[in-house]
Amino acid sequence: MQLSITPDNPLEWLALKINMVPWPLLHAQIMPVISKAVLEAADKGVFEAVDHGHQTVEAIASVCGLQPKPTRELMGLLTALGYFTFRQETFTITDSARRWVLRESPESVVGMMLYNNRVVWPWLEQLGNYLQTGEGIDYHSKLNTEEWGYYQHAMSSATGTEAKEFGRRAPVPKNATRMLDIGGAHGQHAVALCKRLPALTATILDLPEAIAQAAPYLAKSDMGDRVQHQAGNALTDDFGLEQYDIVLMSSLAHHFTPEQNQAVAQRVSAALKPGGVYIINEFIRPGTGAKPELVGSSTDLFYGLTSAAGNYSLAEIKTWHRAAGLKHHREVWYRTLPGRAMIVGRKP
Ligand SMILES: C[S@@+](CC[C@H](N)C(=O)[O-])C[C@H]1O[C@@H](n2cnc3c(N)ncnc32)[C@H](O)[C@@H]1O
Repeated sequence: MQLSITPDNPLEWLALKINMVPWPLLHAQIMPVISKAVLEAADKGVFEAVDHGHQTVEAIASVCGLQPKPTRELMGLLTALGYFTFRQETFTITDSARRWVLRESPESVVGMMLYNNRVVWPWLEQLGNYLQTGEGIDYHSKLNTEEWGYYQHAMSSATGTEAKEFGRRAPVPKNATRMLDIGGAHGQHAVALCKRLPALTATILDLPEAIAQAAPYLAKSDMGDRVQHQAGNALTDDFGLEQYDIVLMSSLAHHFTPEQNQAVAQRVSAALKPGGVYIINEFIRPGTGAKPELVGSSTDLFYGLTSAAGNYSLAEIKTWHRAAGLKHHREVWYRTLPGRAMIVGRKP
C-alpha cells in the first residue's frame, strides 16, 4: 500500500507532474496535524457526539466540553478527511467512518486511537534519540496498570478485521484439536479458528499484566472453556512435547531479537505434534532492494523505536523455521491488511 496525493484539477495535476509542488510539506506540516486531530477527536468523543445528533459546532463543543472556535477548526479538517459531510451548518458522520470510529461499532478501532493518543504519542518524541542511540523503549517492561489497560484495549480493537480473515484463511490441519497462541492477548485469532474447527480448544499464553486487562475481551467471545488464558513468559516457558496441532505467534516476533525468536521456534517445534504448524503472523519488512511498501516499513521503524527489535523479512522468519526443523509450508498475505502475512512452518 502507498499513500499518494490526488490532484483536484488538471492544473494541480500538471504542477505535481513537473515537481512544482513542495510535496514533503505534506509530511512535515499536514500529516502530524491530521494524526493528532483524529486521535483527539476520538478521545474527546466527537464522533459519537455527531452520531447521537449533536451536529452543529456549538452542540458538538458543548457536549464534548470543548471551545467552539477550535471545534470549528477540528470539524473542518475532519470533514476534509472524509469523516463527516457538512450541509446547512450541520455535520453528519459518513457511513465509511461510522464503521471504524464509533465506540459501539463491532469493528471499532477507537481502542487503538485512545492508546496512541494517551500512551504512544509521547514515545514518538523519542524517535530522534532512537535514531542517534539505537536504543528502543522496550515498553513491555515500563507500562503501568492503566497503560496496560489502554494497550490491551488497543490490541483487541485493532484485531477484529484481521482475526476474521485469519479464521477463514489460516492453513491449519482440519482435524486440529489443540492450539497454543503465544502472546495471544484478547484471543481473537484462536476464537476465530475455534469457530471454524469444532474440535479445537486453545490456550492463550501471555504475560500476567496483559491477562489481567485482556480477560474481559476474551470473556466477550463466549467461548467458555474452549479458549483459556495461561499466564507465562514466551522467552522462558517450556511449551511441552508434541502437544499442539497449531501454534500461533502474532505480532510478538517484532518485540524479540532474532536469537530470541530462534529459541522460541525451537521450543515450539518440540511442542508441535507431527504434521502440526507454527504460524508467525507479522508485518513484513520489505527485503533490501525490494519494492518499497509503506505499512511494513513504517511499522518496522515504529517497533524499532518502541520495542527492542523491529519487523523481520520473510527470509529471516523462514530461517527460524528451518533451523528449528520445520518445513516451509505456506505464506499467506492478508487481503485486508497490506504488508502483513502468516508465515507457516510445518513439523514433518
Ligand atoms: C502486539 S501484542 C499482540 C496481541 C495479539 N497476538 C495480536 O496479534 O493482536 C503483543 C502481545 O504479546 C504479549 N507479550 C509481550 N512479551 C511477551 C512475553 N515475553 N511472553 C508472552 N507474551 C508476551 C503482550 O503482553 C501482548 O499481549
